[in-house]
Amino acid sequence: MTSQQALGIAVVGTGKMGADHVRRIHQVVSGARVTAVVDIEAERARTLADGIEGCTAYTEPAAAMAAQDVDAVLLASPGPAHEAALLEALGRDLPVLCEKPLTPDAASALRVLEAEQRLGHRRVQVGFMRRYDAEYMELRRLLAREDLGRTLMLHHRHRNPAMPAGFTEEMLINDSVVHETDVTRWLLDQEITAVTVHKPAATSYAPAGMNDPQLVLFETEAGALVDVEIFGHCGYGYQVQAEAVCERGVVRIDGEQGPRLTAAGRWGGCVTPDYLERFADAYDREVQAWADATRRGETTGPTVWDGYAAAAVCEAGVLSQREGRRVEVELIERPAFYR
Ligand SMILES: NC(=O)C1=CN([C@@H]2O[C@H](COP(=O)(O)OP(=O)(O)OC[C@H]3O[C@@H](n4cnc5c(N)ncnc54)[C@H](O)[C@@H]3O)[C@@H](O)[C@H]2O)C=CC1
Ligand SMILES: O=C1[C@@H](O)[C@H](O)[C@@H](O)[C@H](O)[C@H]1O
Repeated sequence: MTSQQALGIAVVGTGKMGADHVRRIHQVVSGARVTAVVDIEAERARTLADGIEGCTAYTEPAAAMAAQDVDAVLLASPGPAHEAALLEALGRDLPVLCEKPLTPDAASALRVLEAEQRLGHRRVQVGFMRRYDAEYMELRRLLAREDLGRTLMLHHRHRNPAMPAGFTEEMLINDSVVHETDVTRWLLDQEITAVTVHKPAATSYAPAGMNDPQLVLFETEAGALVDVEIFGHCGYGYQVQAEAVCERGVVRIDGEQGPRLTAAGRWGGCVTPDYLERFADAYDREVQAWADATRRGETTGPTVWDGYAAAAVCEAGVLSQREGRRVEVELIERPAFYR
């Protein structure tokens, strides 16, 4: 690829998120095009490729990564499939935007961390897209202001209308709360040191075996307490909110920028139905930033260290969820490579 040419991207996994990223790269992002789509469901990939000029469908990630017209990889297969594809891409020195979670557990995340360090330069950006959301960026800017003082507590609320088939109780932590894990570390610039999961009375609308909602408590290295309400089947829409309690003020974000209608004796607005609508701008900004950095020969954004730290916190969370006790987070010492 020359600096004039569009970046050729292979999108691996063409389900809900992958198909939306294909549309985004095709219609929104500049300087990039989709040259390959990969899915173990051959028909799904072929149908998508048929609608894009110069796009080839594959069923094997390695075959797409070997293609001449593939310069970079956007990984949107399920979390447990990420490690193999990441190791393949790193083996070929290809830049990757990897949807969250990096991997679902700490041991596999560590193997990716080691592979990138062996390569000697960063190649992976993790898809923690809330870092590209206008409200979260403003919240972070405000928390860095000296007049608000230290942040003492964070309250997060994360509500989904329903979860897809196959979504497990563990995934409430390592697929959903992984977002709060990352934004907490990013907003406070601190590691999370312990996790306790509490289970209130469960909604009757969740599948059997899933205690939903849950309340997750993080402790951080500077002593902040952070609570996360994760509700997978709230029924009414998609809501992500955060409130930071600082020494000299409180900052709240709620994603409710839409119009408020007052009429006929009622007032109110709309709740977004899904994350694709709530975080549309953040996904656009994230993928554009990745494409731009990749064309400059750089890797920016959330690192494999961020992905590993989030996986370690989630692993502690899943253990707390199972055993009903506080679990300390075990992290290796941060390598100089990621400082
Ligand atoms: N950043 C965000 O807000 C969101 C991120 N995600 C993440 O995106 C990823 C994909 O999630 P969804 O699109 O919801 O899942 P999905 O189940 O809708 O799609 C996954 C696709 O990957 C394919 N696939 C499975 N194993 C594969 C493999 N080894 N190689 C190639 N293709 C494979 C499946 O056939 C399916 O078409 C996950 O990592 C998920 O956590 C999902 C939703 C929102
Ligand atoms: O990443 C996402 C999904 O995979 C996850 O299942 C949802 O809970 C999150 O809100 C969404 O952003």
